[in-house]
Amino acid sequence: MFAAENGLKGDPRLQGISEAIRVVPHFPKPGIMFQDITTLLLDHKAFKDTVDIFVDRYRDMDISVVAGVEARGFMFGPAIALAIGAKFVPLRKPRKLPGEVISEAYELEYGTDCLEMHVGAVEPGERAIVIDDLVATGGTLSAAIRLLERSEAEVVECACVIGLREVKVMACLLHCISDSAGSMASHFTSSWSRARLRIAVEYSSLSNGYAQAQADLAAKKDDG
Ligand SMILES: O=P(O)(O)OC[C@H]1O[C@H](OP(=O)(O)OP(=O)(O)O)[C@H](O)[C@@H]1O
Ligand SMILES: Nc1ncnc2[nH]cnc12
Repeated sequence: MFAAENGLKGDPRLQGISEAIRVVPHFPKPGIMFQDITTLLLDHKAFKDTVDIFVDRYRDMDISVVAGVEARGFMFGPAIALAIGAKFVPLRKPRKLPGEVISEAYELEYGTDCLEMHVGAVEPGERAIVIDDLVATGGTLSAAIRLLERSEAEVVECACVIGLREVKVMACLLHCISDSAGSMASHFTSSWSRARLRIAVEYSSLSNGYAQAQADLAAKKDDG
């Protein structure tokens, strides 16, 4: 599921990628350690290494659809799609796509949202991957999977640059309530999620301030 378990352990590219991701504490609200991939995009080597890791993985897997999640999946998905000879399908936030769409709502670490996909963008039987910058609770990826599966595509794998540690916790927690959790959670409680979630960097912030930010937050709570 994580880098150490999906063949990337020891990959010399990972440290540079991890170091290029900035952590912004308390954005967009207190307690959120925001993983900012815009600094990764400024670093040509780290950006290319990130794309290459996924291209290496998917180039010979007969993938014809790379579905990217708005907004940050759009920054990695097209480069991967071009390199592996697949089409890019944008999964967009509500009311952005002009044609007929199907929609899926989901919950976020901070709020709720909805993803939409154009009807006809994907043909039944196509093999797809979903790309995003980060997985936290897995709600966004679950909505993306549901959109593709409603169009009868086969979702081979989801790929993210960053996996927050919470995703492991969520998988464990949701496993206990999977019968009542509904479809949003079900993909991330199943063996599917463990086998088919590829993450380059487990938690980018180990080297760039997460511990300090957590300590700041704890101190603030003690004061207040
Ligand atoms: O695993 P989850 O808990 O679902 O969270 C992950 C999602 O959250 C972020 O996007 P966000 O919804 O903040 O949208 P944005 O990229 O448009 O800012 C991130 O880019 C993922 O898409
Ligand atoms: N901590 C985080 N950083 C960046 N994007 C996110 N999306 C959900 N949680 C996030």
